[in-house]
Amino acid sequence: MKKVVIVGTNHAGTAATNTILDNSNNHQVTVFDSNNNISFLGCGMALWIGNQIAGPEGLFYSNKETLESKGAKVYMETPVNKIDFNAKVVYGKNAHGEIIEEHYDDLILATGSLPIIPKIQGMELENVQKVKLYQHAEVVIEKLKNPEIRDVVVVGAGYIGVELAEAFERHGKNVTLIDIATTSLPAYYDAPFTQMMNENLSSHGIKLAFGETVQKLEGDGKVERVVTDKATHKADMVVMAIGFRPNTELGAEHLDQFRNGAYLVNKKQETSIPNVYAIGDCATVYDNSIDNTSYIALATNAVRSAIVAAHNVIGNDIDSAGVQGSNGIAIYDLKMVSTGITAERAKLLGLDVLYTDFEDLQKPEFITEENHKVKLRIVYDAKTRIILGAQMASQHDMSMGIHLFSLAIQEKVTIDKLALTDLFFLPHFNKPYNYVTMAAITAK
Ligand SMILES: Cc1cc2nc3c(=O)[nH]c(=O)nc-3n(C[C@H](O)[C@H](O)[C@H](O)COP(=O)(O)OP(=O)(O)OC[C@H]3O[C@@H](n4cnc5c(N)ncnc54)[C@H](O)[C@@H]3O)c2cc1C
Ligand SMILES: NC(=O)c1ccc[n+]([C@@H]2O[C@H](COP(=O)([O-])OP(=O)(O)OC[C@H]3O[C@@H](n4cnc5c(N)ncnc54)[C@H](O)[C@@H]3O)[C@@H](O)[C@H]2O)c1
Repeated sequence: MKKVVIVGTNHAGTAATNTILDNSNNHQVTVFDSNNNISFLGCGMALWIGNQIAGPEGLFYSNKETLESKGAKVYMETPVNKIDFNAKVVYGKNAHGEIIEEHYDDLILATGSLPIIPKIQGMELENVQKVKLYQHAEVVIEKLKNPEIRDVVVVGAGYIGVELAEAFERHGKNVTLIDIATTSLPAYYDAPFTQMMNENLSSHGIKLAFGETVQKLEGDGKVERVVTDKATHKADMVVMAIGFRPNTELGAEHLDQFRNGAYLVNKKQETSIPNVYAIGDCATVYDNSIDNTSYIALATNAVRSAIVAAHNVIGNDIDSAGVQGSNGIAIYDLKMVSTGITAERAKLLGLDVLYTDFEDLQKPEFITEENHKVKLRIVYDAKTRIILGAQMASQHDMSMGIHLFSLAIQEKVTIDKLALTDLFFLPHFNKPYNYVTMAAITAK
Protein backbone atom coordinates (compact mmCIF):
# COMPACT_ATOMS: atom_id res chain seq x y z
CA MET A 1 0.00 0.00 0.00
CA LYS A 2 1.61 3.30 -1.07
CA LYS A 3 1.02 6.31 1.17
CA VAL A 4 -0.16 9.64 -0.28
CA VAL A 5 -0.39 12.75 1.89
CA ILE A 6 -2.40 15.73 0.60
CA VAL A 7 -1.98 19.11 2.30
CA GLY A 8 -5.12 21.19 1.80
CA THR A 9 -8.42 19.66 0.86
CA ASN A 10 -10.57 22.34 -0.67
CA HIS A 11 -11.36 22.16 -4.40
CA ALA A 12 -7.96 20.86 -5.52
CA GLY A 13 -7.29 18.58 -2.54
CA THR A 14 -10.79 17.10 -2.62
CA ALA A 15 -10.53 16.37 -6.36
CA ALA A 16 -7.14 14.70 -5.87
CA THR A 17 -8.43 12.58 -2.98
CA ASN A 18 -11.49 11.46 -4.93
CA THR A 19 -9.50 10.68 -8.09
CA ILE A 20 -6.96 8.52 -6.22
CA LEU A 21 -9.54 6.61 -4.16
CA ASP A 22 -11.89 6.14 -7.13
CA ASN A 23 -9.11 4.73 -9.34
CA SER A 24 -6.71 2.79 -7.08
CA ASN A 25 -6.98 0.12 -4.38
CA ASN A 26 -3.38 0.26 -3.31
CA HIS A 27 -3.01 3.85 -2.25
CA GLN A 28 -3.76 5.11 1.24
CA VAL A 29 -4.69 8.81 1.28
CA THR A 30 -4.22 11.07 4.30
CA VAL A 31 -5.38 14.67 4.06
CA PHE A 32 -4.79 17.68 6.27
CA ASP A 33 -6.78 20.89 6.25
CA SER A 34 -6.50 23.88 8.58
CA ASN A 35 -10.14 24.83 8.06
CA ASN A 36 -13.21 23.23 9.63
CA ASN A 37 -15.06 23.00 6.30
CA ILE A 38 -14.14 22.00 2.76
CA SER A 39 -15.40 22.52 -0.82
CA PHE A 40 -17.05 25.91 -0.17
CA LEU A 41 -17.98 27.38 -3.56
CA GLY A 42 -16.70 30.95 -3.16
CA CYS A 43 -18.73 31.98 -6.20
CA GLY A 44 -21.85 31.42 -4.11
CA MET A 45 -20.85 34.15 -1.67
CA ALA A 46 -22.17 36.93 -3.92
CA LEU A 47 -25.41 35.02 -4.59
CA TRP A 48 -25.89 34.55 -0.84
CA ILE A 49 -25.13 38.20 0.04
CA GLY A 50 -27.35 39.36 -2.83
CA ASN A 51 -30.25 37.22 -1.54
CA GLN A 52 -30.28 35.30 -4.85
CA ILE A 53 -30.06 32.02 -2.92
CA ALA A 54 -31.71 31.27 0.42
CA GLY A 55 -28.55 30.28 2.27
CA PRO A 56 -25.15 28.54 2.11
CA GLU A 57 -26.35 24.93 2.35
CA GLY A 58 -25.91 24.15 -1.36
CA LEU A 59 -22.49 25.80 -1.52
CA PHE A 60 -20.62 22.68 -0.31
CA TYR A 61 -20.27 19.44 -2.28
CA SER A 62 -18.02 17.46 0.06
CA ASN A 63 -17.03 17.07 3.70
CA LYS A 64 -14.79 15.08 6.07
CA GLU A 65 -17.30 12.23 6.38
CA THR A 66 -17.66 11.81 2.61
CA LEU A 67 -13.89 11.56 2.13
CA GLU A 68 -13.58 9.15 5.10
CA SER A 69 -16.36 6.97 3.64
CA LYS A 70 -14.03 6.45 0.65
CA GLY A 71 -11.20 5.41 2.95
CA ALA A 72 -9.31 8.67 3.38
CA LYS A 73 -7.80 9.61 6.74
CA VAL A 74 -8.86 13.26 7.24
CA TYR A 75 -7.37 15.68 9.75
CA MET A 76 -9.49 18.87 9.85
CA GLU A 77 -8.45 22.02 11.79
CA THR A 78 -4.92 20.61 11.57
CA PRO A 79 -2.58 22.99 9.75
CA VAL A 80 0.63 21.43 8.45
CA ASN A 81 3.43 23.62 9.76
CA LYS A 82 6.47 21.63 8.62
CA ILE A 83 7.47 19.17 5.88
CA ASP A 84 10.72 17.17 5.94
CA PHE A 85 11.21 16.63 2.20
CA ASN A 86 14.25 14.36 2.78
CA ALA A 87 12.67 12.03 5.35
CA LYS A 88 9.31 12.43 3.54
CA VAL A 89 7.39 13.35 6.68
CA VAL A 90 4.59 15.88 7.12
CA TYR A 91 3.97 17.47 10.55
CA GLY A 92 0.61 18.97 11.50
CA LYS A 93 -0.74 20.38 14.76
CA ASN A 94 -4.38 19.74 15.63
CA ALA A 95 -6.82 21.90 17.59
CA HIS A 96 -5.71 20.22 20.84
CA GLY A 97 -2.07 21.15 20.18
CA GLU A 98 -1.10 17.53 19.42
CA ILE A 99 1.58 17.00 16.75
CA ILE A 100 0.46 14.67 13.95
CA GLU A 101 3.25 13.02 11.93
CA GLU A 102 2.55 11.31 8.60
CA HIS A 103 5.10 9.67 6.28
CA TYR A 104 4.48 9.76 2.54
CA ASP A 105 5.60 8.07 -0.67
CA ASP A 106 3.90 10.80 -2.69
CA LEU A 107 3.00 14.28 -1.46
CA ILE A 108 0.40 16.58 -3.05
CA LEU A 109 0.44 20.24 -2.03
CA ALA A 110 -3.00 21.86 -2.40
CA THR A 111 -2.59 24.79 -0.04
CA GLY A 112 -4.33 27.22 -2.37
CA SER A 113 -4.17 30.97 -2.15
CA LEU A 114 -4.60 33.84 0.28
CA PRO A 115 -6.29 37.19 -0.35
CA ILE A 116 -3.81 39.99 -1.11
CA ILE A 117 -4.08 42.48 1.75
CA PRO A 118 -2.69 45.97 1.02
CA LYS A 119 -0.26 47.45 3.52
CA ILE A 120 -2.26 50.59 4.23
CA GLN A 121 -3.31 52.37 7.41
CA GLY A 122 -6.71 51.43 8.84
CA MET A 123 -6.91 47.77 7.82
CA GLU A 124 -7.47 46.90 11.48
CA LEU A 125 -10.66 49.01 11.71
CA GLU A 126 -13.96 47.19 12.36
CA ASN A 127 -16.03 46.27 9.24
CA VAL A 128 -13.01 45.95 6.95
CA GLN A 129 -13.63 42.54 5.38
CA LYS A 130 -11.68 39.90 3.44
CA VAL A 131 -13.71 37.56 1.23
CA LYS A 132 -12.31 34.10 0.62
CA LEU A 133 -13.62 31.60 3.18
CA TYR A 134 -17.12 30.52 4.13
CA GLN A 135 -16.45 32.11 7.49
CA HIS A 136 -15.84 35.48 5.80
CA ALA A 137 -19.21 35.25 4.06
CA GLU A 138 -20.94 34.39 7.36
CA VAL A 139 -19.50 37.50 9.03
CA VAL A 140 -20.51 39.78 6.14
CA ILE A 141 -24.06 38.37 6.04
CA GLU A 142 -24.43 38.90 9.79
CA LYS A 143 -23.09 42.47 9.66
CA LEU A 144 -25.38 43.40 6.76
CA LYS A 145 -28.34 42.93 9.10
CA ASN A 146 -27.20 46.12 10.86
CA PRO A 147 -29.17 49.04 9.28
CA GLU A 148 -26.27 51.35 10.12
CA ILE A 149 -24.28 49.60 7.38
CA ARG A 150 -25.52 51.73 4.50
CA ASP A 151 -22.41 52.58 2.44
CA VAL A 152 -20.26 49.67 1.24
CA VAL A 153 -16.97 50.27 -0.58
CA VAL A 154 -15.56 47.34 -2.57
CA VAL A 155 -11.84 47.67 -3.36
CA GLY A 156 -10.90 45.72 -6.50
CA ALA A 157 -13.14 45.47 -9.59
CA GLY A 158 -12.00 42.06 -10.72
CA TYR A 159 -14.23 39.06 -10.66
CA ILE A 160 -14.91 39.00 -6.93
CA GLY A 161 -15.26 42.77 -6.61
CA VAL A 162 -17.73 43.14 -9.48
CA GLU A 163 -19.83 40.19 -8.27
CA LEU A 164 -19.88 41.54 -4.71
CA ALA A 165 -20.71 45.09 -5.86
CA GLU A 166 -23.84 43.69 -7.52
CA ALA A 167 -24.59 41.60 -4.41
CA PHE A 168 -24.40 44.54 -2.01
CA GLU A 169 -26.52 46.69 -4.38
CA ARG A 170 -29.11 43.90 -4.55
CA HIS A 171 -28.99 43.91 -0.75
CA GLY A 172 -30.06 47.58 -0.84
CA LYS A 173 -26.71 49.14 0.06
CA ASN A 174 -25.04 52.22 -1.49
CA VAL A 175 -22.07 50.74 -3.31
CA THR A 176 -18.81 52.28 -4.46
CA LEU A 177 -16.46 50.11 -6.53
CA ILE A 178 -12.81 51.16 -6.59
CA ASP A 179 -10.03 49.84 -8.81
CA ILE A 180 -6.44 50.95 -9.36
CA ALA A 181 -7.00 50.16 -13.07
CA THR A 182 -9.08 52.53 -15.18
CA THR A 183 -11.83 49.96 -15.71
CA SER A 184 -13.43 46.83 -14.28
CA LEU A 185 -12.22 43.33 -15.24
CA PRO A 186 -9.01 44.60 -16.86
CA ALA A 187 -7.34 41.17 -16.87
CA TYR A 188 -10.06 39.39 -18.78
CA TYR A 189 -11.64 41.75 -21.35
CA ASP A 190 -10.75 44.51 -23.82
CA ALA A 191 -12.21 48.02 -23.60
CA PRO A 192 -15.40 47.47 -25.69
CA PHE A 193 -16.38 44.73 -23.23
CA THR A 194 -15.30 46.33 -19.96
CA GLN A 195 -17.18 49.47 -21.08
CA MET A 196 -20.35 47.36 -21.30
CA MET A 197 -19.76 46.05 -17.80
CA ASN A 198 -19.03 49.54 -16.43
CA GLU A 199 -22.27 50.90 -17.95
CA ASN A 200 -24.15 47.90 -16.57
CA LEU A 201 -22.82 48.54 -13.06
CA SER A 202 -23.43 52.31 -13.06
CA SER A 203 -26.92 51.89 -14.57
CA HIS A 204 -27.78 49.93 -11.41
CA GLY A 205 -26.57 52.74 -9.18
CA ILE A 206 -23.09 51.42 -8.37
CA LYS A 207 -20.64 54.32 -8.10
CA LEU A 208 -17.46 53.58 -10.10
CA ALA A 209 -14.16 54.98 -8.81
CA PHE A 210 -11.62 53.58 -11.27
CA GLY A 211 -8.05 54.72 -11.70
CA GLU A 212 -7.90 55.42 -7.96
CA THR A 213 -5.26 54.16 -5.51
CA VAL A 214 -6.46 53.53 -1.97
CA GLN A 215 -4.12 55.34 0.42
CA LYS A 216 -5.76 54.72 3.80
CA LEU A 217 -8.93 53.78 5.64
CA GLU A 218 -10.18 56.16 8.30
CA GLY A 219 -12.62 55.83 11.23
CA ASP A 220 -12.93 55.80 14.98
CA GLY A 221 -12.93 52.10 15.86
CA LYS A 222 -15.23 51.36 12.92
CA VAL A 223 -14.28 52.19 9.33
CA GLU A 224 -15.94 55.43 8.11
CA ARG A 225 -14.02 56.50 5.01
CA VAL A 226 -11.80 55.21 2.22
CA VAL A 227 -9.20 57.81 1.18
CA THR A 228 -7.72 57.42 -2.32
CA ASP A 229 -5.32 59.59 -4.30
CA LYS A 230 -8.35 61.20 -5.94
CA ALA A 231 -11.26 61.23 -3.48
CA THR A 232 -12.66 60.26 -0.08
CA HIS A 233 -15.48 57.67 -0.14
CA LYS A 234 -17.92 57.23 2.78
CA ALA A 235 -17.84 53.63 4.03
CA ASP A 236 -19.63 51.72 6.80
CA MET A 237 -18.07 48.53 5.40
CA VAL A 238 -15.02 47.99 3.19
CA VAL A 239 -14.45 44.74 1.27
CA MET A 240 -10.97 43.96 -0.03
CA ALA A 241 -10.97 42.03 -3.34
CA ILE A 242 -7.65 42.89 -4.94
CA GLY A 243 -6.53 39.42 -5.94
CA PHE A 244 -5.04 36.24 -4.52
CA ARG A 245 -1.45 35.26 -3.87
CA PRO A 246 -0.34 31.62 -3.81
CA ASN A 247 -0.04 30.13 -0.31
CA THR A 248 3.41 28.52 -0.54
CA GLU A 249 5.32 29.28 2.67
CA LEU A 250 5.41 25.55 3.44
CA GLY A 251 7.66 24.63 0.53
CA ALA A 252 9.30 28.00 -0.15
CA GLU A 253 12.84 26.98 0.84
CA HIS A 254 12.74 23.63 -0.94
CA LEU A 255 10.70 23.92 -4.16
CA ASP A 256 11.31 26.04 -7.26
CA GLN A 257 8.86 28.92 -7.43
CA PHE A 258 7.32 31.18 -10.09
CA ARG A 259 7.86 34.97 -9.86
CA ASN A 260 4.72 35.35 -7.70
CA GLY A 261 5.71 32.50 -5.36
CA ALA A 262 3.52 29.76 -6.86
CA TYR A 263 5.15 26.32 -6.97
CA LEU A 264 6.56 25.72 -10.45
CA VAL A 265 5.16 22.44 -11.82
CA ASN A 266 5.59 20.45 -15.05
CA LYS A 267 2.74 19.05 -17.14
CA LYS A 268 2.39 16.17 -14.66
CA GLN A 269 1.91 18.74 -11.84
CA GLU A 270 5.23 17.57 -10.37
CA THR A 271 7.36 20.15 -8.55
CA SER A 272 11.18 20.39 -8.62
CA ILE A 273 11.29 17.49 -6.10
CA PRO A 274 10.24 14.10 -7.55
CA ASN A 275 7.05 12.63 -6.03
CA VAL A 276 6.06 16.07 -4.68
CA TYR A 277 3.14 17.50 -6.65
CA ALA A 278 1.40 20.88 -6.44
CA ILE A 279 -2.13 21.64 -7.64
CA GLY A 280 -4.70 24.42 -7.70
CA ASP A 281 -4.09 27.99 -6.58
CA CYS A 282 -0.67 27.22 -5.02
CA ALA A 283 0.74 26.05 -8.35
CA THR A 284 1.50 27.49 -11.77
CA VAL A 285 -0.41 26.57 -14.91
CA TYR A 286 0.73 26.21 -18.52
CA ASP A 287 -1.12 28.93 -20.45
CA ASN A 288 -1.69 27.78 -24.07
CA SER A 289 -2.58 31.30 -25.20
CA ILE A 290 0.93 32.58 -24.45
CA ASP A 291 2.70 29.20 -24.70
CA ASN A 292 4.25 29.83 -21.33
CA THR A 293 4.01 29.26 -17.59
CA SER A 294 1.52 31.50 -15.82
CA TYR A 295 -0.62 31.82 -12.69
CA ILE A 296 -4.42 31.69 -13.02
CA ALA A 297 -6.34 31.03 -9.80
CA LEU A 298 -9.60 29.34 -10.79
CA ALA A 299 -11.57 26.45 -9.27
CA THR A 300 -11.69 24.85 -12.71
CA ASN A 301 -7.89 24.83 -12.91
CA ALA A 302 -7.75 23.51 -9.33
CA VAL A 303 -9.92 20.50 -10.17
CA ARG A 304 -8.25 19.65 -13.50
CA SER A 305 -4.72 19.96 -12.09
CA ALA A 306 -5.78 17.68 -9.21
CA ILE A 307 -7.02 15.01 -11.61
CA VAL A 308 -3.72 15.11 -13.54
CA ALA A 309 -1.58 14.90 -10.39
CA ALA A 310 -3.70 12.11 -8.89
CA HIS A 311 -3.43 9.94 -12.02
CA ASN A 312 0.32 10.40 -12.13
CA VAL A 313 0.56 9.47 -8.43
CA ILE A 314 -1.27 6.16 -9.05
CA GLY A 315 0.86 5.37 -12.08
CA ASN A 316 -1.31 6.58 -14.98
CA ASP A 317 1.09 8.70 -16.99
CA ILE A 318 -0.99 11.68 -18.20
CA ASP A 319 -0.11 15.27 -19.08
CA SER A 320 -2.09 18.43 -18.43
CA ALA A 321 -3.58 19.87 -21.65
CA GLY A 322 -2.65 23.31 -20.36
CA VAL A 323 -5.25 26.03 -19.78
CA GLN A 324 -6.53 29.18 -21.41
CA GLY A 325 -7.97 30.79 -18.25
CA SER A 326 -11.54 30.38 -19.49
CA ASN A 327 -13.91 32.28 -17.27
CA GLY A 328 -17.37 33.77 -17.11
CA ILE A 329 -19.32 36.38 -15.19
CA ALA A 330 -23.04 37.23 -15.00
CA ILE A 331 -23.96 40.63 -13.53
CA TYR A 332 -27.68 41.57 -13.60
CA ASP A 333 -28.72 40.75 -17.22
CA LEU A 334 -25.22 40.97 -18.72
CA LYS A 335 -23.26 37.74 -19.25
CA MET A 336 -19.63 37.91 -20.33
CA VAL A 337 -17.23 35.04 -21.06
CA SER A 338 -13.62 35.08 -22.12
CA THR A 339 -10.74 32.71 -22.77
CA GLY A 340 -7.08 33.15 -23.63
CA ILE A 341 -5.41 36.48 -24.07
CA THR A 342 -6.98 39.90 -24.68
CA ALA A 343 -5.64 42.23 -27.40
CA GLU A 344 -4.64 44.71 -24.69
CA ARG A 345 -2.65 42.13 -22.68
CA ALA A 346 -1.02 40.84 -25.90
CA LYS A 347 0.19 44.39 -26.61
CA LEU A 348 1.61 44.67 -23.06
CA LEU A 349 3.45 41.38 -23.65
CA GLY A 350 4.77 42.58 -27.02
CA LEU A 351 2.88 39.89 -28.94
CA ASP A 352 1.94 40.66 -32.57
CA VAL A 353 -1.79 39.97 -32.68
CA LEU A 354 -4.81 41.00 -34.71
CA TYR A 355 -8.44 40.79 -33.72
CA THR A 356 -11.79 40.54 -35.46
CA ASP A 357 -15.02 41.90 -33.94
CA PHE A 358 -18.59 41.04 -34.83
CA GLU A 359 -21.91 41.93 -33.21
CA ASP A 360 -25.30 40.62 -34.27
CA LEU A 361 -28.56 39.25 -32.99
CA GLN A 362 -28.35 35.64 -31.85
CA LYS A 363 -31.30 34.61 -34.08
CA PRO A 364 -32.89 35.92 -37.32
CA GLU A 365 -34.75 39.23 -37.01
CA PHE A 366 -38.12 37.45 -37.54
CA ILE A 367 -37.67 35.82 -34.11
CA THR A 368 -38.92 38.57 -31.81
CA GLU A 369 -38.87 36.71 -28.45
CA GLU A 370 -35.68 36.01 -26.46
CA ASN A 371 -33.45 37.34 -29.23
CA HIS A 372 -30.54 39.42 -27.96
CA LYS A 373 -27.39 40.88 -29.47
CA VAL A 374 -24.10 39.06 -29.02
CA LYS A 375 -20.76 40.89 -29.17
CA LEU A 376 -17.75 38.75 -30.09
CA ARG A 377 -14.02 39.47 -30.36
CA ILE A 378 -11.51 36.88 -31.54
CA VAL A 379 -7.80 37.58 -30.99
CA TYR A 380 -5.28 35.74 -33.19
CA ASP A 381 -1.56 35.69 -33.95
CA ALA A 382 -0.81 38.10 -36.81
CA LYS A 383 1.68 35.67 -38.43
CA THR A 384 0.46 32.14 -37.70
CA ARG A 385 -3.21 33.24 -37.55
CA ILE A 386 -3.67 30.81 -34.63
CA ILE A 387 -6.52 31.84 -32.31
CA LEU A 388 -5.16 33.13 -28.96
CA GLY A 389 -8.24 34.54 -27.24
CA ALA A 390 -11.94 35.32 -27.44
CA GLN A 391 -14.43 37.46 -25.57
CA MET A 392 -18.24 37.36 -25.76
CA ALA A 393 -20.98 39.52 -24.20
CA SER A 394 -24.77 39.19 -24.34
CA GLN A 395 -27.92 38.69 -22.31
CA HIS A 396 -27.81 35.14 -23.72
CA ASP A 397 -25.78 32.40 -22.03
CA MET A 398 -22.95 31.90 -24.54
CA SER A 399 -20.90 29.56 -22.36
CA MET A 400 -20.91 26.84 -25.04
CA GLY A 401 -19.47 29.43 -27.44
CA ILE A 402 -16.45 30.22 -25.28
CA HIS A 403 -15.77 26.49 -24.77
CA LEU A 404 -15.42 26.31 -28.61
CA PHE A 405 -12.74 28.99 -28.45
CA SER A 406 -11.02 27.39 -25.46
CA LEU A 407 -10.59 24.18 -27.48
CA ALA A 408 -9.50 26.21 -30.53
CA ILE A 409 -6.69 27.84 -28.53
CA GLN A 410 -5.67 24.52 -26.97
CA GLU A 411 -5.57 22.79 -30.37
CA LYS A 412 -3.99 25.78 -32.15
CA VAL A 413 -6.79 26.25 -34.66
CA THR A 414 -6.35 29.16 -37.07
CA ILE A 415 -8.96 31.87 -37.63
CA ASP A 416 -9.18 30.71 -41.29
CA LYS A 417 -9.95 27.11 -40.30
CA LEU A 418 -12.63 28.38 -37.92
CA ALA A 419 -14.24 30.35 -40.78
CA LEU A 420 -15.12 27.07 -42.49
CA THR A 421 -15.97 25.02 -39.39
CA ASP A 422 -19.30 23.24 -39.50
CA LEU A 423 -21.71 25.29 -37.32
CA PHE A 424 -25.39 24.36 -37.68
CA PHE A 425 -28.26 26.74 -38.45
CA LEU A 426 -31.76 26.67 -37.02
CA PRO A 427 -33.69 29.93 -36.53
CA HIS A 428 -34.64 28.88 -32.96
CA PHE A 429 -30.92 28.92 -32.13
CA ASN A 430 -28.99 31.17 -34.52
CA LYS A 431 -28.60 32.78 -37.91
CA PRO A 432 -27.44 31.11 -41.16
CA TYR A 433 -24.47 33.50 -41.13
CA ASN A 434 -23.82 33.28 -37.38
CA TYR A 435 -21.51 35.71 -35.61
CA VAL A 436 -18.71 33.13 -35.13
CA THR A 437 -18.53 32.37 -38.86
CA MET A 438 -18.93 36.04 -39.75
CA ALA A 439 -16.18 37.18 -37.35
CA ALA A 440 -13.81 34.56 -38.77
CA ILE A 441 -14.72 35.21 -42.44
CA THR A 442 -14.23 38.96 -42.05
CA ALA A 443 -10.91 38.62 -40.18
CA LYS A 444 -8.13 40.71 -41.72
C1 LIG B 1 -15.54 34.88 -3.59
C2 LIG B 1 -14.87 33.94 -4.58
C3 LIG B 1 -15.54 33.59 -5.76
C4 LIG B 1 -14.93 32.72 -6.67
N1 LIG B 1 -15.62 32.36 -7.81
C5 LIG B 1 -15.03 31.51 -8.68
C6 LIG B 1 -15.75 31.08 -9.86
O1 LIG B 1 -16.90 31.48 -10.08
N2 LIG B 1 -15.12 30.24 -10.71
C7 LIG B 1 -13.84 29.79 -10.49
O2 LIG B 1 -13.32 29.03 -11.32
N3 LIG B 1 -13.13 30.18 -9.38
C8 LIG B 1 -13.71 31.02 -8.49
N4 LIG B 1 -13.02 31.41 -7.37
C9 LIG B 1 -11.63 30.97 -7.20
C10 LIG B 1 -11.63 29.57 -6.59
O3 LIG B 1 -12.36 29.60 -5.38
C11 LIG B 1 -10.19 29.15 -6.30
O4 LIG B 1 -9.50 29.14 -7.52
C12 LIG B 1 -10.20 27.75 -5.67
O5 LIG B 1 -10.73 27.84 -4.38
C13 LIG B 1 -8.80 27.13 -5.62
O6 LIG B 1 -8.91 25.91 -4.95
P1 LIG B 1 -7.66 25.31 -4.15
O7 LIG B 1 -8.14 24.07 -3.51
O8 LIG B 1 -6.47 25.27 -5.05
O9 LIG B 1 -7.28 26.41 -3.05
P2 LIG B 1 -8.13 26.97 -1.84
O10 LIG B 1 -9.56 27.02 -2.17
O11 LIG B 1 -7.43 28.23 -1.41
O12 LIG B 1 -7.97 25.87 -0.69
C14 LIG B 1 -6.74 25.62 -0.07
C15 LIG B 1 -7.04 24.76 1.15
O13 LIG B 1 -5.80 24.44 1.78
C16 LIG B 1 -5.93 24.61 3.16
N5 LIG B 1 -4.60 24.92 3.67
C17 LIG B 1 -3.79 25.96 3.32
N6 LIG B 1 -2.60 25.87 3.96
C18 LIG B 1 -2.67 24.75 4.75
C19 LIG B 1 -1.76 24.11 5.66
N7 LIG B 1 -0.53 24.61 5.88
N8 LIG B 1 -2.16 22.97 6.28
C20 LIG B 1 -3.40 22.45 6.05
N9 LIG B 1 -4.30 23.00 5.20
C21 LIG B 1 -3.94 24.14 4.56
C22 LIG B 1 -6.95 25.73 3.35
O14 LIG B 1 -7.60 25.63 4.61
C23 LIG B 1 -7.92 25.45 2.19
O15 LIG B 1 -8.97 24.59 2.59
C24 LIG B 1 -13.62 32.24 -6.42
C25 LIG B 1 -12.96 32.59 -5.23
C26 LIG B 1 -13.58 33.42 -4.32
C27 LIG B 1 -12.87 33.78 -3.04
N1 LIG C 1 -16.44 34.03 -12.29
C1 LIG C 1 -15.20 33.60 -12.04
O1 LIG C 1 -14.58 32.87 -12.81
C2 LIG C 1 -14.51 34.07 -10.79
C3 LIG C 1 -15.24 34.72 -9.80
C4 LIG C 1 -14.56 35.16 -8.66
C5 LIG C 1 -13.20 34.94 -8.52
N2 LIG C 1 -12.55 34.30 -9.49
C6 LIG C 1 -11.09 34.09 -9.40
O2 LIG C 1 -10.64 34.27 -8.07
C7 LIG C 1 -9.38 34.96 -8.08
C8 LIG C 1 -9.48 36.17 -7.17
O3 LIG C 1 -10.45 37.07 -7.72
P1 LIG C 1 -10.22 38.65 -7.47
O4 LIG C 1 -11.40 39.36 -8.03
O5 LIG C 1 -9.79 38.88 -6.08
O6 LIG C 1 -8.92 38.93 -8.36
P2 LIG C 1 -8.82 39.56 -9.80
O7 LIG C 1 -7.40 39.39 -10.19
O8 LIG C 1 -9.89 39.03 -10.70
O9 LIG C 1 -9.13 41.14 -9.57
C9 LIG C 1 -8.33 41.92 -8.72
C10 LIG C 1 -8.66 43.38 -9.08
O10 LIG C 1 -8.10 44.22 -8.07
C11 LIG C 1 -7.44 45.32 -8.72
N3 LIG C 1 -6.39 45.78 -7.79
C12 LIG C 1 -5.19 45.18 -7.52
N4 LIG C 1 -4.53 45.88 -6.57
C13 LIG C 1 -5.35 46.94 -6.22
C14 LIG C 1 -5.23 48.03 -5.29
N5 LIG C 1 -4.15 48.15 -4.50
N6 LIG C 1 -6.26 48.92 -5.20
C15 LIG C 1 -7.36 48.79 -5.99
N7 LIG C 1 -7.52 47.79 -6.91
C16 LIG C 1 -6.53 46.87 -7.00
C17 LIG C 1 -6.92 44.79 -10.02
O11 LIG C 1 -6.78 45.83 -10.98
C18 LIG C 1 -8.05 43.80 -10.41
O12 LIG C 1 -9.04 44.43 -11.21
C19 LIG C 1 -9.08 35.34 -9.51
O13 LIG C 1 -8.17 34.39 -10.06
C20 LIG C 1 -10.42 35.21 -10.20
O14 LIG C 1 -10.29 34.81 -11.58
C21 LIG C 1 -13.15 33.85 -10.64
